[in-house]
Amino acid sequence: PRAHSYTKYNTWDTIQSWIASISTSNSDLISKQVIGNTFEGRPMTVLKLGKRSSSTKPAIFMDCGIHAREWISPAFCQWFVKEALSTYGSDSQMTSLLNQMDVFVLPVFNVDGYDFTHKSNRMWRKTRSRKSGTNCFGADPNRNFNAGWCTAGASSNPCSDTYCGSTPESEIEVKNVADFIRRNKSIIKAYITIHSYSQLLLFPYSYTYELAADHSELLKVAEGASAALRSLYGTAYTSGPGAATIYPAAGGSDDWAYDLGVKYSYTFELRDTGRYGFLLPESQIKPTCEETMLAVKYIAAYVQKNL
Ligand SMILES: NCCCCC[C@@H](C[SeH])C(=O)O
Ligand SMILES: [Zn+2]
Ligand SMILES: [Zn+2]
Repeated sequence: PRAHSYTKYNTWDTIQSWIASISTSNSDLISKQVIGNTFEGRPMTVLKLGKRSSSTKPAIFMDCGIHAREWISPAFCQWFVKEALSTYGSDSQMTSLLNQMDVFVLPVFNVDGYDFTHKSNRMWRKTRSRKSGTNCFGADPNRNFNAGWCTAGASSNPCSDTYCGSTPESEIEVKNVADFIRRNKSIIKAYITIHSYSQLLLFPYSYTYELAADHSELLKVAEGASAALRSLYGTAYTSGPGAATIYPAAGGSDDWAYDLGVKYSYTFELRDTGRYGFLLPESQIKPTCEETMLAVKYIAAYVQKNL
């Protein structure tokens, strides 16, 4: 596979090789676990970052690449892993975070779709599952979680880009992630899912306009994280509950995690606001990842303080 670069949109083969090498680079700080395979049989590998400990530590779960065409998202997860490993020991906050907590990172959630965008259709969004009765492929994994499933902002038409699937968790990729989070729900204190584009920091709910029980706290943290992000290059984010801030959208991973009991549940929509959209130039990977690190670290620090 082609050489890996943190400032390029790496192909799946290159990312897979990177996962293999980085996960064995520092056995005291990182390990990997395959949580299942995709529809087409590709492995879904979660990287566990954190000072190795015999006792169970509280954790944060972050996924990237749930939507295939949002290439800046997997780029950020790769950047996060590199930053965590390279600044542990020198950055006091990252050192404290990885000593006290674990961070589970799923660099590419929708692996089949991501590979498909490199090889066939750059604008593909969904999974690549096949079902009888239709010639259309895939379901929107961010409409397939069991949270107000298919009640708003989703379609029951298999050819729609927001097809909710035949049942909740019909997509094996969604089931693999939901099973992992359910298995670890007693230790997972925060859920962060990375998308693009629009420059938004969203939190529950999207399946209803009702405010979440923790609305004011979630908003406060989101505003602090957005301010931290803006402090670097002035990139302006809007924070708010999904339904009112972007659009109603049921079946989302953030709403599902929140209702499972993961209080700090956030969806990032990274750069930009439409000039390039999903086709964000590689020249913007570095600044986008640097500013997003500040927001994610802000959230992580808040979670840590409130353990
Ligand atoms: N759970 C829904 C959060 C708000 C919508 C996020 C966007 C990311 Se492309 C979407 O899934 O349409
Ligand atoms: Zn998305
Ligand atoms: Zn988006």
